[in-house]
Amino acid sequence: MRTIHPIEARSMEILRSRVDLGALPPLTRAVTERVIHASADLEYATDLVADEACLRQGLRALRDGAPIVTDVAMVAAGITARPVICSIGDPAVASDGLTRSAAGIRRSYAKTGPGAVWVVGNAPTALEEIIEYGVAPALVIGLPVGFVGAAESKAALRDSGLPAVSNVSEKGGSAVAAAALNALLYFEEGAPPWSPSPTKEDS
Ligand SMILES: C/C1=C2N=C(/C=C3N=C(/C(C)=C4\N[C@@](C)([C@@H]5N=C1[C@](C)(CCC(=O)O)[C@H]5CC(=O)O)[C@@](C)(CC(=O)O)[C@@H]4CCC(=O)O)[C@@](C)(CC(=O)O)[C@@H]\3CCC(=O)O)C(C)(C)[C@@H]/2CCC(=O)O
Repeated sequence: MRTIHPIEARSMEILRSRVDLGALPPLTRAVTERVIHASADLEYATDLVADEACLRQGLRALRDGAPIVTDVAMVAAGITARPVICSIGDPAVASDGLTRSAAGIRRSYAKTGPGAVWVVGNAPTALEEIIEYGVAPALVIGLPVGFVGAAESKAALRDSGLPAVSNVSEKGGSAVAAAALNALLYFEEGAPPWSPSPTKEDS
């Protein structure tokens, strides 16, 4: 069981006093709350596009040991509970006219094959590559940020029919994408997300 710092538990109390997501299904709620927690941005309550069945498929894959792949090292740095593959820094990543982020996707797929959970928090071109390269993902968390191509790449992800979490606006980012993945890694069946850890006084 994960130890929850009192500051994190307090953050959750504040979040829930500002926005009530109790009507959402459990995994959708856990992901949405954790994204809001990481960004202090309540607009994600309506901006995020998640599907409970897709999240359930992603959770099952993670629990079965599916590899986790990220577009950039910043997203990887935010995922501490499991090893992560990120190929952007591999010397063998040749650009071939692609961005390094997109080339890294091809390199990562060569390492993982199908069935991985892909997490994109920075590069729209990486998300486009995931859609077009045919990586057969268990889940794509597609939350790149920016004014050039971010919203469009997320719309393309939704149109692709791949199992996905995305958001509609230009917002996103490495911290937010890592948070969405962490929500799945931390999820406990039947436990309200962010229940404070028992203290010594409780035991
Ligand atoms: C267009 C790019 C954008 N990058 C943004 C924001 C941030 N990027 C940071 C860093 C350190 C990196 N960005 C690269 C991924 C680099 N960024 C790009 C590219 C030029 C193209 C990506 C795309 O359009 O799909 C991309 C270069 C590439 O060849 O892929 C990075 C690889 C650059 C590099 O160092 O070579 C590098 C990531 C390294 C790593 O993690 O391994 C920032 C930290 C820069 C900063 O603000 O100081 C920041 C991180 C934001 C975050 O939350 O992740 C944008 C604004 C997202 C922008 C994409 C869209 C746009 O509107 O321009």
